[in-house]
Amino acid sequence: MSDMEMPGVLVSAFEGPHGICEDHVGDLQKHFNLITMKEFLENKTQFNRKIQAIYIWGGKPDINRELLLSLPSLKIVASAGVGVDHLDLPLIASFGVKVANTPHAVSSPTADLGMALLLVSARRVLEGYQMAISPATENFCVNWMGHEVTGATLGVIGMGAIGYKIAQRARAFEMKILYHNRSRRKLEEEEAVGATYCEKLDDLLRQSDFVMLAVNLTPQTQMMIGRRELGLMKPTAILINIGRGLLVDQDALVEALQTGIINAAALDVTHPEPLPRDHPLLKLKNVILTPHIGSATHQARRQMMQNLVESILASLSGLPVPNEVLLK
Ligand SMILES: O=CC(=O)O
Repeated sequence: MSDMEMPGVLVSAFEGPHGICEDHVGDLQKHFNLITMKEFLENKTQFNRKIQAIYIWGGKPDINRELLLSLPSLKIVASAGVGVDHLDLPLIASFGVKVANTPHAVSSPTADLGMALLLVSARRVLEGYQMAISPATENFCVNWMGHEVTGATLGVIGMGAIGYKIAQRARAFEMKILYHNRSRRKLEEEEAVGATYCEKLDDLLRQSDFVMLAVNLTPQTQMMIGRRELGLMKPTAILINIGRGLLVDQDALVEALQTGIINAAALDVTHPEPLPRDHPLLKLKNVILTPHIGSATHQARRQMMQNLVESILASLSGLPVPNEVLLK
């Protein structure tokens, strides 16, 4: 971090030596003078004029007015992943600062994970694993069953890039696909995956054997699945969430899972993350949890890093910024 000619990039990330993938550090340092949040907070005056970009790699950094006021050279906030619900976009834009994310890198691995959660929960793979390794072989049960995926109805909520890739994958499982989205996809796109548009969310909820949440978190989608919506789902249905924990009223979900309103849930995202260790979702047998790993593949993480570098370099050169997030 010695070359002060290079643009300063404030790294906001999870804990760790750099808080970012260690094998990305060398690549990033070819372009930038990396400044960790800890270094910045310990010596703001040394760094504040040098910082031209913020590189967000996980967590929910508070990019607030005070921070923005303290960084007069800031040009861009480059955030790994697709969701930008952790950023106050109008506030950042009011400082003339751009925002970029990495939607393309995450869509395939997140869709893969969605299908993995669907299959694992439908076929009760984790319970099967526990049975297989149980010391008590008398617990092996021939009449122990899951639900068939082939031919079942999948309701995809959110038909952006991730939702569409889920539909592509589900088609290979001969699933009947319904989707609900702010806007309807083109007819040829629907036909290519065999998806039927449900203008009313309630219709999708009533008909689906699996409901997959692949929608962005916005004020409009927050808590979109509450007690009423869970009540519309089939008692045999499985809810899969690969979007954001706050899409779902978690207390209502716990109740629905405990009382048989729905059959099971498979959640890559919760609120908060991680859940407190005594949270009821951790104790339910009909729940599968993963720790927000939709984009956690070597390939996606490398592509995310490269995309962020491209966006930062473009913004510093005054060029159009790839993957710029525009205010709606
Ligand atoms: O959660 C992951 C993402 O927003 O890409």
